[in-house]
Amino acid sequence: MIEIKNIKKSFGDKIIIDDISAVMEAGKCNLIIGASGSGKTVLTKCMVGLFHPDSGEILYSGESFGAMDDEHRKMLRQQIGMLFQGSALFDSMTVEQNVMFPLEMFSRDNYKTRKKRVDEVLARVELKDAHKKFPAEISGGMKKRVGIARSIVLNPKYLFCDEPNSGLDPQTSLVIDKLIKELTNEFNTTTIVVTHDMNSVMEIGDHIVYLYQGKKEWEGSNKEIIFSKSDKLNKFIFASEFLQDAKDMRMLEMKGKIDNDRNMEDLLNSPGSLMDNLEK
Ligand SMILES: Nc1ncnc2c1ncn2[C@@H]1O[C@H](COP(=O)(O)OP(=O)(O)OP(=O)(O)O)[C@@H](O)[C@H]1O
Repeated sequence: MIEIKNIKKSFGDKIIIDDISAVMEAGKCNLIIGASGSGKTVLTKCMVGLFHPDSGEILYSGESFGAMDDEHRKMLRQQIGMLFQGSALFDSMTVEQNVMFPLEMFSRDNYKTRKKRVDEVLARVELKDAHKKFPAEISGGMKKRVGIARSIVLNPKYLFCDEPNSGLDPQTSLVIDKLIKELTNEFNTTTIVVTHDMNSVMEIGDHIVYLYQGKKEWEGSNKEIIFSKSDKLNKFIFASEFLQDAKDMRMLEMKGKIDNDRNMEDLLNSPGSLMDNLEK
């Protein structure tokens, strides 16, 4: 679990992150969403130590990132996997060499063990036959899978994914989302996904933090998001008439699910908002 506590960050006199607190839960896909310029990347960079917040704390499993000594911080960094926008593969290396790279940097295992681990993760992302190919020879979706394989090869406790669906068609995006979700559940990873993609929000958003102009405007799950009373959030997620129609359909579908799902009892019993919204 990662706790973000009262993080503030300014550049010059411009406040970019304005007192944000939130929790990124273990074994869950935690999504950070918001319009362009709302501060998603800056907040994420504060979380992984690429920016120093002006105030506030980031706690990894209860330990303050800012207060760690260098050795401890180095160890933590090895538990963080990163899937970069555009996959960021090394063009001159084969798929296998790309995935091997973090092991060569950080692992003391011999070549045979490293190779076995590379084979394992490539099989896990369903790329058994791509070892010797170069990035230029594979599709965008495959590159993403290689990026995912590389980000999980060290078995990270925390996985950061920056716009994992950028540049992918909707069907491939779904496959990638499903893979991220499965890996998160399988290894109890604390996964953080920065995204604009509303499909991802609905498909994998176990926990969603919505930023608006550097502040946290809303936090909740994909089951709750369509019932949000935040006008700012509603404008963001239902930006078109088409999506508004989809929202209405989704609400009906949710109602069916809620009626059939005992786990949703709490939601049904919570102060009127759910039914109020369903009847609108
Ligand atoms: N190094 C920096 N120096 C000065 N300003 C910065 C720096 N990095 C980001 N900013 C500013 O912080 C604000 C938030 O940027 P950020 O990249 O976090 O937005 P974002 O929500 O990730 O947007 P996008 O969805 O377009 O990636 C922007 O106004 C940006 O110009």
